[in-house]
Amino acid sequence: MAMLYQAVYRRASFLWCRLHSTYVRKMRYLFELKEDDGLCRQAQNSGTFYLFHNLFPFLQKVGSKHLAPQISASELKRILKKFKQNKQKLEDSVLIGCSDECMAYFALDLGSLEKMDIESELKGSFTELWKAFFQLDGKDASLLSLAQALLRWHDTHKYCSKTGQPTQKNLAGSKRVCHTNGIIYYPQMSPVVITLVSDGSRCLLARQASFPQGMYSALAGFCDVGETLEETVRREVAEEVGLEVKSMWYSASQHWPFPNSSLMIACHATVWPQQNEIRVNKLELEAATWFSLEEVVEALRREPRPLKQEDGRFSLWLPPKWAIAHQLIQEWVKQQSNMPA
Ligand SMILES: NC(=O)c1ccc[n+]([C@@H]2O[C@H](COP(=O)([O-])OP(=O)(O)OC[C@H]3O[C@@H](n4cnc5c(N)ncnc54)[C@H](O)[C@@H]3O)[C@@H](O)[C@H]2O)c1
Ligand SMILES: [Mg+2]
Repeated sequence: MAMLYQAVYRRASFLWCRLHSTYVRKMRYLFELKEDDGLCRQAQNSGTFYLFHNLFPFLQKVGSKHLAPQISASELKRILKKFKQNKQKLEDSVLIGCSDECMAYFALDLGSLEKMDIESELKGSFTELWKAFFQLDGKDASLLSLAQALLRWHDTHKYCSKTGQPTQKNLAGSKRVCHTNGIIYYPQMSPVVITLVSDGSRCLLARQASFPQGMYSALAGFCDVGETLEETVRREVAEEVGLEVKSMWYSASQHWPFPNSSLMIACHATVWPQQNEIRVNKLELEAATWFSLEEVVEALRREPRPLKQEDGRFSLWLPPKWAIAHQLIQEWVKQQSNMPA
């Protein structure tokens, strides 16, 4: 009876899907995969996989670019067999999206296998995500960000924090359950505000000592418990560069995999031009400086990598195109260019 019901349900879903837009169809399909382990198991057997090794994504280098190859389920089963792994391992994967044709994408960490063996079998390498970020295109970067964040969350939430008992993931990996007391754990994200401060004619960019040489970005900071986004913007700007925000407005948001899983909420802010003297908090930042429109426009044209000048200093360069910091900077340039002289 249950099988008949499932077959009827799938047929109805299929017909329903054909009547709706690609986007709606994809979202409904992903929802079903998260809710229905049986359907998700089927999808795992016909979907494609992004591979990781201890959270390093598998990448192939084509020229100066890095690509994240999608490995078919049949190819993955062949590899697992070759390395004497049970094909059940597919079920350790997490769902990260699907194509327009509703072919599911999964991510799987093969950390239990010998890294170099897989690399030579698949002709590529497991690379630290942040190192590859500047060479990946936006679609690969956002899929790998989501995949790494989800895999990391599962790896660190194997036990219930109340009972200490093991938790079990659903097939799609959208939650974990402690079967002793029924507690459901969902993947977590920390809200972070990222703010591009302007004094009317210049914008404020900062760098942490851990950034690559010459790279500057907008100010970022985690939201504290109990804060509104507006309060976080005001506090972070005051804490990090000693300035008082005059006005602010929301721009956009983006998932970010570092340090764990963050929701970057991007805002523009202004400060009073008469009160724009920066006092850098050296515990948080290495440097923070006002940059003119010309300096920023020139930096946007540069390759996103360290470039040493004749005087030994590094030229200003900015986060990659698809990073929300880059988008804030582009917006500011556009606003400035539209301002009356
Ligand atoms: N996507 C982008 O364009 C972009 C640009 C800049 C920064 N970022 C990201 O923003 C994030 C936050 O920036 P930041 O480091 O300046 O933040 P921050 O100024 O709040 O300082 C970090 C410190 O905050 C504390 N903290 C509070 N809550 C935390 C939590 N939930 N997780 C981790 N640490 C917490 C820790 O002590 C940590 O050392 C970074 O992970 C960075 O990668 C993204
Ligand atoms: Mg900060």
